[in-house]
Amino acid sequence: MELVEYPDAEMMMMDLANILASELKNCLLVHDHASFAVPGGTTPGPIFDSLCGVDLDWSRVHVMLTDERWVPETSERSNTRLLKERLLVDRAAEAVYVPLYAEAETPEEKLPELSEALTPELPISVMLLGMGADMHTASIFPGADQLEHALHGSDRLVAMRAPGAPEPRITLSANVLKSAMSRHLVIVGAEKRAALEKARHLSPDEAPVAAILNGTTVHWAER
Ligand SMILES: O=C(O)[C@H](O)[C@@H](O)[C@H](O)[C@H](O)COP(=O)(O)O
Repeated sequence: MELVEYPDAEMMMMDLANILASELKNCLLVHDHASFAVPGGTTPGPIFDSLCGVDLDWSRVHVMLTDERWVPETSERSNTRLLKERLLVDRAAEAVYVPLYAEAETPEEKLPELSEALTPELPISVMLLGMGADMHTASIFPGADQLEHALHGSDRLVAMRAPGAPEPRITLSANVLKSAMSRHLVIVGAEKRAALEKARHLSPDEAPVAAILNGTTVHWAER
């Protein structure tokens, strides 16, 4: 794991947007398309705001979430909504969106079709992840009902419920996250930094983020 510390979060978000954009551009030099996976939650919005205006061939970028909360797009908690409002706008409106949500009561009902649609996107070219203070990443939560499956199974996509998550989740498995060609994790604040340090000494079963730290660049700013 490589840790990059920034003087402030605003600078970090702009730098990260540039890093991600140049990785996508490099990927497009040698491949037909680049797959780009990003988290939801409260942290990545400013990165999306910078990235969406970048001049690159967005029509060849396939954008997906690392995980989704099983709520309709009209919900404030929908990561799909965040993506559509903050990333898939401006120049990035040309990007191809690969959904991780479809209308249904439970994620299990849509798992086969959503998983199938991921086939041409793997391995992920460029990936950004977030992390919770409880050491979850994507929606691989400590104590989740499908934790073992998400960490050690061969499925690409896993539906799960966890004490720390108010609604059912769907998440890329650790297997898929680890196979991404380029991996970045973005965290803000002292609490998450302490959680990261703790996770480095724990097993993924206790600290799911530990599963992806090897080979990942972590970007951190205190505030
Ligand atoms: O849907 C989600 O919640 C995310 O994709 C999740 O993995 C997120 O990255 C972390 O929970 C951090 O969330 P914050 O950025 O809101 O702290």
